[in-house]
Amino acid sequence: MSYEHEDYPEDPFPKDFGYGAYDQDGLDLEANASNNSETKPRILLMGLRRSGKSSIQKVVFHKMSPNETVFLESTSKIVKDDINNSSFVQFQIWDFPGQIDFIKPPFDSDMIFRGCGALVFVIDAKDDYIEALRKFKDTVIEAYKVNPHIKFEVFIHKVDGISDDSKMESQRDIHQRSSDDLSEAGLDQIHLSFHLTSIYDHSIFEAFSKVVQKLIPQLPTLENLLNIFIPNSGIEKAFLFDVVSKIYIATDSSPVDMQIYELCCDMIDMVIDLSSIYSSEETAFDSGSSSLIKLNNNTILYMREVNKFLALVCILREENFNRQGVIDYNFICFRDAISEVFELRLKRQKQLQNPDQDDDELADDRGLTMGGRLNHDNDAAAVSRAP
Ligand SMILES: Nc1nc2c(ncn2[C@@H]2O[C@H](COP(=O)(O)OP(=O)(O)OP(=O)(O)O)[C@@H](O)[C@H]2O)c(=O)[nH]1
Repeated sequence: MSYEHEDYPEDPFPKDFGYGAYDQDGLDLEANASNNSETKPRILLMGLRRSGKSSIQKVVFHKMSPNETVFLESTSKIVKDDINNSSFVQFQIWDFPGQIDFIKPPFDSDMIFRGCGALVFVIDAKDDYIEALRKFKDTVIEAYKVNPHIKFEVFIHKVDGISDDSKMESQRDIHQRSSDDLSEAGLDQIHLSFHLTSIYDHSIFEAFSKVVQKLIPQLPTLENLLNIFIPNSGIEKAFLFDVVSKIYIATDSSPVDMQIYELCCDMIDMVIDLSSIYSSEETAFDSGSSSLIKLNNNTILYMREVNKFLALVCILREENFNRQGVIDYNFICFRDAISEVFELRLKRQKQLQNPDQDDDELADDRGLTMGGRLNHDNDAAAVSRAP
C-alpha cells in the first residue's frame, strides 16, 4: 500500500490547477492514462466537511484506531491512496476536502469522474442532512453526465449511539429524499445504494466490502466457487477476506449475519497479531497460516490462507469438522481455482495495457474461460471427487 499526497498551492484555485489533473510529480495524468495506477478503478470519497471521510479511509485501510480519528485535521488537499492488497483488491481512493465545490470550475469533473468506479458520499447522520443531500444531488448529476457507469454509494455515517429505530428512520428518509431529488432530475436509472456505517464497529468494513465487490469483475466466478465449495464440505458460510483491510471480497449466496462477520474479522486480527509475535518472517501471514476456533455453541471457525493476501474463513457445525480431510481436500481445489482466476485476470490486464497482443494469445484466453476448471460444472465435479 502506498500513500500519496497532492499538495495544494497557496491559492487553492490557481487557474492552471484542476483537481487531480496533475499528480504529485506534476505529470499530466491524462497523458499518462495508460499508467497502471491510473487505469485502476477509482473510489471517490465525497461529502460535507467533518462528515468522516478521512476517518473511514484511515480506519479501513491504514488500521487507525477509531478513537485516534478525533485528532485528524480537516483535509485541505485531495489525498490519493493506492490500494494494492492483492490482484483482486486494486484501486485508488481519492479523499476530497469537504469544502470543495464538486461541480464548479476549477474542479475538473471530466478528469475526476471519468475513471471513477464508485462514488462514496458520506452523510453525517448526527447532523442536519438537508445541505448534504443538496450537495449529493448536484454531485450525482455532474458525475452521471461524465460517466453513467459510476456506482453511487451513500454512507449514512456515525450511526453509533443511535437507536435502531432512529437509524432505520434516517435511512428511510434519506433514501426517499434523494430518490425524489434524482428522479426530478430525470435520473431514476442510476445505481444507488445506502449503507448505515460507523467506524466504531464492523459496519464500515461491511459497507466497504460491498463497494469493493462491485468493482471486481470476477465476483460472480468467486461466488460460484464458494457456492460449490460450501455444500460439498459441510460448511454453513464462508468469506473470502482481504487480510490487510479485513474487507471480504466474496461470500457465498447465503445471507450475511453481522455477528458472524465480526467474529471472522476478530479471528483474522488475532491470527495476524499472534503470527507477528512468533513469526520471524517479514510477512506474518504465509502459506502455512491456518487457525481453528471452537465456539461454545458447537460451532467452529476455520481459517485457511489462500494466498499472501487472501484468507478463507468458514463457519461450520462441530460435528461436520469430523471430516476435516474432505474440507482440506476441497479447500485445495478451491485454492487452485482461485489462482487460475488470478492468472486469467493478470493476462487480461496485460492485454488491456498491450492491445496489440497477437490473436493466438487472445485465443488462449478464450480457451481458458470456456474450458478451464473454473467452469462451474467442472468445478462441481472436482470438488465432489473429494474422499
Ligand atoms: N461518532 C462518530 N464519529 C466519527 C465517525 N467517523 C468519523 N467521526 C469523527 O468525525 C470527525 C470528522 O472526521 P474526518 O474524518 O476528519 O472528516 P472529513 O469528512 O474527512 O472532514 P474534512 O476533511 O473536513 O472534509 C472526527 O472527529 C472523527 O473522529 C463515526 O463513525 N462515529
